[in-house]
Amino acid sequence: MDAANLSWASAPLTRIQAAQGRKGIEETTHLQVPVVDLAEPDEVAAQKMRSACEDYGFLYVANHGVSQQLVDEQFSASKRFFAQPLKSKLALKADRGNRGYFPFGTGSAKNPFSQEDRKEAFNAYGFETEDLDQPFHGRNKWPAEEHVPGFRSTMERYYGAMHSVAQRVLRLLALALDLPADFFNERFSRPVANIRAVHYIAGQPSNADQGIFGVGPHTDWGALTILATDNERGLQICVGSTWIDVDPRPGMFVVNLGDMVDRWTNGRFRSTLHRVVNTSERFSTPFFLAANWDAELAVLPNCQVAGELAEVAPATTTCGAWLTMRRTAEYDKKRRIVEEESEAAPQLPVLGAPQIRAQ
Ligand SMILES: O=C(O)CCC(=O)C(=O)O
Ligand SMILES: [Fe+2]
Repeated sequence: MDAANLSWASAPLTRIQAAQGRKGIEETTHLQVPVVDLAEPDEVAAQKMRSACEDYGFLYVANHGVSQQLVDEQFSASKRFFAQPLKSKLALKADRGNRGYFPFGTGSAKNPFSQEDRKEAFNAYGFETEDLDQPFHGRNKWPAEEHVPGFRSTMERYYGAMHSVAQRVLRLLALALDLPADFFNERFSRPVANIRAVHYIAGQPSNADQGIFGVGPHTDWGALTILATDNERGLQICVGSTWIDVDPRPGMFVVNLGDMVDRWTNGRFRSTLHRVVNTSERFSTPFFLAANWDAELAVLPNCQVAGELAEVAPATTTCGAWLTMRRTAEYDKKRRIVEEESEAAPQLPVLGAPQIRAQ
């Protein structure tokens, strides 16, 4: 891994560090992220998508076509999964493939500036391979049907529904960037995509002052995330110098952009820092969509600024290399990154510098 790649890998951490050091960052406001109605004509929806992506990197989607019944069935399946004895869940413990069960308090914290995330989770991907050595590859780890009846089939149906919503969002994203509507089809033909059922455990509330979160401040690694939550609040996003609540809205999903879109658009469409500050038990299910493993992450031609090099990113890398780098940097080598950041401190922007883009 060369120096340019490393600096890109640590860029989100630098943003997090800046946010942590910024005075007034804990203040929250009741600004609302915009709603994009997916049933509106392409031009209307794409226009709204464009401003939401430029201003927030987060939006709600309404009229997404997924039945409330399927969303409810999915949450009920998720609750039945987590209600199993710990021993049964540990038999499915996730490994290098990032598939299966992530116990409470084990290495899920997404940045070195907060404690371990206060949650347990289950991951299943939309593709399986015999290759168990590559990160993110391998076979899903489903519980036996007799242990959690209907869990696998419900989650697979839900994955299918999320994948369809994602196709509509990708089409609007392309139009919002003045690109052909099918622009993203090829680079998402074999996506690295997964459902993640998350359980924020009762009796383990967050405490932002102590760096205790359901999920610590982070950006998502992929291209976009479609999030369903139960009725509990907790999700917050960092806009300018403020944390904004993104509360559940009946019949809608939250959609946010990940690092890949930020990269393709040279930061025009944002991968926004967010966190979960939960006060009680909470369930959520994000669907994470990254591009094909070998898709390139070079800045799109119409997002390059003449005479200007892309922010901190290398000229090109691939989706698989990026995911591997983020995983290595943030899960396995957390301490090394902290050391590198502090060694490099004199060259880093001062805390509070506009690493989190202002409104
Ligand atoms: O549970 C939530 O509301 C968001 C979770 C999240 O941001 C993540 O898992 O990346
Ligand atoms: Fe996230």
